Amino acid sequence: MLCLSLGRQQSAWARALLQFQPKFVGGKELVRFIHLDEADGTPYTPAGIPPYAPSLQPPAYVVRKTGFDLLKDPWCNKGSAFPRSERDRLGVRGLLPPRSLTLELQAARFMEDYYHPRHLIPPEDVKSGGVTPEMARRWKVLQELQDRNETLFYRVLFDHFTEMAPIIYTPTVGWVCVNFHKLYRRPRGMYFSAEDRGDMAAMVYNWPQQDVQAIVVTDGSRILGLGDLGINGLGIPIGKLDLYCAAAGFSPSKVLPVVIDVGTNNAPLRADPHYAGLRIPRITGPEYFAILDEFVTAAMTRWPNAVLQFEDFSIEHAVPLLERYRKHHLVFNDDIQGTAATALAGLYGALRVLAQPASALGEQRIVCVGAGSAGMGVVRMIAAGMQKQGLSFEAAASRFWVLDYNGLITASRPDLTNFVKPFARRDASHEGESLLSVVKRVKPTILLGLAGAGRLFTEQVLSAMNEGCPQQRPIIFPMSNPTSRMEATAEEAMRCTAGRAIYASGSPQPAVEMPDGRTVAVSQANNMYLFPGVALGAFLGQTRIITDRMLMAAAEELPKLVTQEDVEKGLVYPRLASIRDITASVATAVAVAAGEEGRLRGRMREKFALGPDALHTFISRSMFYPEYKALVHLPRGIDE
Ligand SMILES: O=C([O-])CC(=O)C(=O)O
Ligand SMILES: [Mg+2]
Repeated sequence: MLCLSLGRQQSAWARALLQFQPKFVGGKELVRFIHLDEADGTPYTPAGIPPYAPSLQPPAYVVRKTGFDLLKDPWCNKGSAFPRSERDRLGVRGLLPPRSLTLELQAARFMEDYYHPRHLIPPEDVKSGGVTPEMARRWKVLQELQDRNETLFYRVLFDHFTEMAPIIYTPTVGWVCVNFHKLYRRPRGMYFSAEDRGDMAAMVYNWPQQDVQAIVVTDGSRILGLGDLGINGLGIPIGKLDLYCAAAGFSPSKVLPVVIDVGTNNAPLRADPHYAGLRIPRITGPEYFAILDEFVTAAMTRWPNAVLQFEDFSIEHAVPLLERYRKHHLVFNDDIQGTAATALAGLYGALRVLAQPASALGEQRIVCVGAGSAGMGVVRMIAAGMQKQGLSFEAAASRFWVLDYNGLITASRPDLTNFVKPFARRDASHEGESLLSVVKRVKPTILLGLAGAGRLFTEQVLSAMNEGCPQQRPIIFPMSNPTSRMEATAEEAMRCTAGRAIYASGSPQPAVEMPDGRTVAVSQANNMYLFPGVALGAFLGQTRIITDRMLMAAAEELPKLVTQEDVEKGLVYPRLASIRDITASVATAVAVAAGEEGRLRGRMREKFALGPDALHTFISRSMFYPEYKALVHLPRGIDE
């Protein structure tokens, strides 16, 4: 109701009226008085003490729950609208996105979804055949299931892994991250922001689980090939940990997805009223490292046995962070190390398809487009593989041509980091050369795409690859994710190479029907083949750190798991349907390598002494399988 009162006399009258009329009911304003000056009708604020308007509704509710229990109770839950003071009072700090939204914003977001269900809005990826509205709808259905019954969710995922991996993980997870601030429904995982400095050691205790075995953390700075998505990037750790549970048999109650909020340089996202991360440009420099140090110390103090996976950090932080922690903690960077080991495994698989020995790796000419964390990690790992085949580091480095958005990288560049420098070409006259020109000149046998910049492998580039490899089938791995960012689709690669390419892409692609009626098989070169097994082997073995040798063992194990029948079809990775067996074998190889380095502890050390089979059996039997267990209620006072 709106009351207009004209003149000073009426103001007094209006105040008197308020004594009898509650002004607010349930926090909603019922009556609003606007006072207008008698002479000119302009609004003014009446002098004096504002009226007292007792509400018939209580101003507060008493709750007995705290933490997650409170957030799961629909009666007291406020979602992302809990104010800061309440988050501290009720033990939910860190369980919600950092910025407090309002009920009005939440209502507006709901109405948007009510009229235009998000899954019906064509995702950005749809044109490239990546994420369709139907995939987005299925993600939503699975998400709702995960929120109400994790055992059933994992059983379904377990039984339909090949079909559902692209829904809960790449590429659909890319669409989820882009829209995370609009899709946000229930709390999952933890948020640590720049404003939490000094409090993180306490905040970790808001997480309800004492036994956390695996943590995946991102700062959202380079989400797949989609760039800076701020706290929306939390979708990636969630998807990765879904795979930890489905593929590696970690228990869903013992994994923790985390996002670190140090701001975002994505200006449109920052300005979006629904975005619930800090609305500041990214913090960098010493302050950034201080925030990360505080988080790592807090997490490793409460959960000293957990394996910590770094995911989708942009290169300027990914490399120094890995170097900072890898000598002290059970950590690895999936993009630098997981993707790299996966790529090397795929190349060994491709050599099997070509009926060449592993030693032929050192004879390849490799063009890699993308010099970020994934690109340089891959290049370094393949070079390490070549060294194992007997090449010197210099000889191995000379087999690579690395390009970034400025073209071919040569030693003449003034700003080369130590990570890139050894792979810069010596000949400055080729500085900045285009991809097409490099491919025509160098005639590479292997073309890798890790730039996250879309279809860089044009028809001309693909045709030049084909022409440059008359003797052996060209190996083409467009590894960027999601589908919209991959360098070439399978169809494009096969069309331009007359079906000769040995093709593997980061995001899934269908087999290709050739005009002559042949069907050419393609593979998926995604780190999901390796990170679950690396984490499982390292966690069960409590190896304290994750070494290059352990990662190399994982890369060498994977191609052995491709059946001869699949090799003959041109596949370079094993079938996803057997992901649990793959993970168990990778974890065993990791554990054997750790055992040889004297790093295994506990039961795994005993099993190592008995041989790889005993290790494999122990690892397989340690995996969580989704089935209902008897539930026991412990009354207060009885210890577990
Ligand atoms: O998440 C994936 O599908 C693979 C990956 O780590 C990336 O692209 O950053
Ligand atoms: Mg990644």
